[in-house]
Amino acid sequence: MTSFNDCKLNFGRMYTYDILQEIANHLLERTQLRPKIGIILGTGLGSLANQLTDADYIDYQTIPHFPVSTVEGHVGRLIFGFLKGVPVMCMQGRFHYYEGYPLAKCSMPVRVMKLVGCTHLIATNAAGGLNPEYKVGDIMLMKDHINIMGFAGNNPLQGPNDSRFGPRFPNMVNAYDWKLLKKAKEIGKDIGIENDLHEGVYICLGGPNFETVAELKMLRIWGVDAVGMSTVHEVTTAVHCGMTCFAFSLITNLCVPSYDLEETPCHDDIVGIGKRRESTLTDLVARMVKHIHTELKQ
Ligand SMILES: O=P(O)(O)O[C@H]1O[C@H](CO)[C@@H](O)[C@H]1O
Ligand code: HPA
Repeated sequence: MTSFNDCKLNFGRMYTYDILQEIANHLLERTQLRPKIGIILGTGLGSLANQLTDADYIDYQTIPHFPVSTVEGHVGRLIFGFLKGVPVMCMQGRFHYYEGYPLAKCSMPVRVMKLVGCTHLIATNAAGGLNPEYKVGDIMLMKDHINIMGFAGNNPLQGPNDSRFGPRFPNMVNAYDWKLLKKAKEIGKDIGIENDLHEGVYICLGGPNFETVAELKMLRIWGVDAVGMSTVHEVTTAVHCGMTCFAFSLITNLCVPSYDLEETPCHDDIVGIGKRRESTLTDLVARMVKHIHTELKQ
């Protein structure tokens, strides 16, 4: 009988270098653009893609070997286009573990980005603010993460290692590029959001349920500032294949470790906060993209 673990590893093995190269070649035939920056848009943040110009839209279901997005707030297409004049490759919709996809499948598009030629990843997400100083609508620049699923033996890099992507034992100490983090803080000041901007630690839980009070209390002790269900496996995969990463969370709800709450997190509200903060987030991402583009030219 096949065990759950066998299944998981087989999914990991399914995306061999050759298969991923086939996906990348397919995409390169469908667009003239050759972006260096890949962007993943989180829940409710997909409208940032509306700012892309001269874009090629590629639905996930038309890409060989690609899964489909099943979560509301995740459109499910790749967009190659220009963000304020800079070519980017944008995932309008990501894959989550709770959708039933193994982590290697969730983060597979990051390797495709790499094979398409991207050197940088910008990952965004909606997250619950656990740090008591955070407000709904704030932005937390990710300075680090806790890979709790990895602790429990569930990691997108599990299975045979293909050294064409990266080493067997990658280092995660500087997973989030500190120079980009510094730049984002400067941009935050320039666009007048410094009071809504934090840097902190994100944790990805398996979901799809939101957390219990006891879990939130535990996460606070661990030094977690924001709680979500994505990004960590994407960044782990990106760092493994040598990409430079920048990521942030939009704080869409507060994670208050109390049983006496009037409001509890709800997906519709989370999507709504993303829409409300669209212009600020677009501005931040566009300026980061411009900065990376300028750096790459030097
Ligand atoms: O991480 P993203 O995709 O932004 O989405 C976050 O929002 C959803 C919960 O409302 C979960 O999928 C969580 O991970
Ligand atoms: N918990 C987990 N994931 C989330 C949350 C949350 O409170 N908000 C948005 N994604």
